[in-house]
Amino acid sequence: MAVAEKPVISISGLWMNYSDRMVLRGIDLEVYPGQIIGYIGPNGAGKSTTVKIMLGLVEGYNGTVEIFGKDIADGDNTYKRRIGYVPEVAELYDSLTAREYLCFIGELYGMKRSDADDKAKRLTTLLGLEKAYDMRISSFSKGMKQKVLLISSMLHDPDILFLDEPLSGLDANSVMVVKEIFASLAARGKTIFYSSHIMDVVEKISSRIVLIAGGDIVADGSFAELKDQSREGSLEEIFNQLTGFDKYRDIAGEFVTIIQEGAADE
Ligand SMILES: Nc1ncnc2c1ncn2[C@@H]1O[C@H](COP(=O)(O)OP(=O)(O)OP(=O)(O)O)[C@@H](O)[C@H]1O
Repeated sequence: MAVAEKPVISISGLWMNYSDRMVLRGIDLEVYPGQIIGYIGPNGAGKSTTVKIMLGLVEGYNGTVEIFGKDIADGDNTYKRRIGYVPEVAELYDSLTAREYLCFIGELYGMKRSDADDKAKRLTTLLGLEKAYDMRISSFSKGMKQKVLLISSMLHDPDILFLDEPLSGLDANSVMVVKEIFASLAARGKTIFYSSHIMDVVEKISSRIVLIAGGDIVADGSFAELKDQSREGSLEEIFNQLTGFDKYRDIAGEFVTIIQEGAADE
């Protein structure tokens, strides 16, 4: 990392609570151009909350969040034109065709409709959706919808991409293509900030892994660095160790016992 390089994301002292529940307890994080950040943590740890704060979708936090060097609380929303987002739960307009949806999103990002259409058509073709381009999204499979979402997040060539489970529903071949796209974008100085629960993917594609638990960052580094620190072999094991989780066998055993209770009486 060049010394003079400025962070594209700078979070300091970020606290967030929902009524009586404190979710984030003073997160500090600087992210630099070209990094692929795997943002991981247990269910309910606050990953989506952190991302939604950066996107300006959640208010009421304490602390400072700067994107491209500007405090997002200043009210200047122009930074949103330079970011792309794939949410955890997709809100696709099912009654639109892929063409209509992608042109609509392109226009929201300030693109000319004809440019958005041309780019979207070529990108969908590359991901194997050429025949589906003029079909309604309601008829798409989960993986096809995910491809449309991925394209919609990148159509305007954003500088930061935020993604929640980006490879969800994709077949093995598409996973390889998308992983390669991320690596190539990062090599061009784009920043990828994504959440996933699939540890072997996070292990392979992240240049930096940030783990939150209990409202704070409990690990931050490359996979090799985390591995050295924890002496564990896989990211799954490091995750279990750092989140203090060693009861999976007990829980699974008890779960199966309960399932069998009624059946045993019959
Ligand atoms: N709008 C909301 N109102 C109240 N509580 C919320 C709201 N959104 C999130 N929370 C709570 O904040 C906590 C963090 O949620 P968040 O969705 O950020 O977790 P996450 O790390 O993304 O989880 P997951 O891995 O399950 O997607 C959870 O306890 C959740 O119930």
